Amino acid sequence: MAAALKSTPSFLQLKKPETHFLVRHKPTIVSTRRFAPMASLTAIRSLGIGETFSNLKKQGKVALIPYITAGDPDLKTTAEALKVLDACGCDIIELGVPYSDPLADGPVIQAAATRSLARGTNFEAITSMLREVVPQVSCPIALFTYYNPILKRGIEKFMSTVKDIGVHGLVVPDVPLEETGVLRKEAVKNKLELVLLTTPTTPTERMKAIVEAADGFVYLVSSVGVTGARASVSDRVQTLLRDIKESTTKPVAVGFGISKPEHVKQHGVLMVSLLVVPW
Ligand SMILES: O=P(O)(O)OC[C@@H](O)[C@@H](O)c1c[nH]c2ccccc12
Repeated sequence: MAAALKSTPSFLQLKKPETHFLVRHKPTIVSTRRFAPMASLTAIRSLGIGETFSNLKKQGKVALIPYITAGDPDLKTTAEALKVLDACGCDIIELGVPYSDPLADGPVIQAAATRSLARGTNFEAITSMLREVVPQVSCPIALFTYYNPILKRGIEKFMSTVKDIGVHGLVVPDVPLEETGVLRKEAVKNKLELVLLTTPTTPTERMKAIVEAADGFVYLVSSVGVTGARASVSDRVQTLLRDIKESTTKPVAVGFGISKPEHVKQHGVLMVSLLVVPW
């Protein structure tokens, strides 16, 4: 991970420590940074996730990777939010598929998923939205989903659908390493980068196997527990990062509770959750 930090985009405003960053832009920006002027809205497959990290590393920058839940408050706003995040300088966007039993999520993302599902958001509607929006954004999108929605559709069908809409990668937090083989096979077939997660309680040998199998980047979960802002991020992250770095040259991003600039200064890595507030 590169040492220098990208400046925090001005649209990220910290509200309260226990809440998430808010997007306060009127969501109408459609411009892109890396493909201007845009000739047409036909699908331009932007750089992949791993490639994006390599580019940033060359520039001495770290990646800003926001997470938002699809369909909260509605898919129209999600579509606009994706364009705004892209235009404002995010490097990769993690888009969450709402799920009824989000076991790794804390109250904020749980509530976002509940609101989204209550509005009738489903996978088909998310894919239709993405089909239209992905060609308009230049940064890669990693789709975050629990394993069950993938199994429900069938791994092969799910992967080919996701690839067809131009998504670049997948984050599946509840798939155990032992079961990633089949997912990975289909992901590779569809040129999708399967990000794998390691946590503070992962034994070293297992961490090494996870790191070895991970694609795009290695997701280091900063702390035990569920997602959500915390006052501080554990000092153990430094040691965990060092251990991972000793095992791989793959990019590493830290997530869970990264909600303040100090967290980033502390660890030089950045994955944040955003709550999208409609204008
Ligand atoms: O504490 P936060 O900032 O909400 O961090 C998780 C978030 O960035 C995203 O990666 C995420 C949302 N839900 C998850 C569940 C498991 C792992 C990761 C996630």
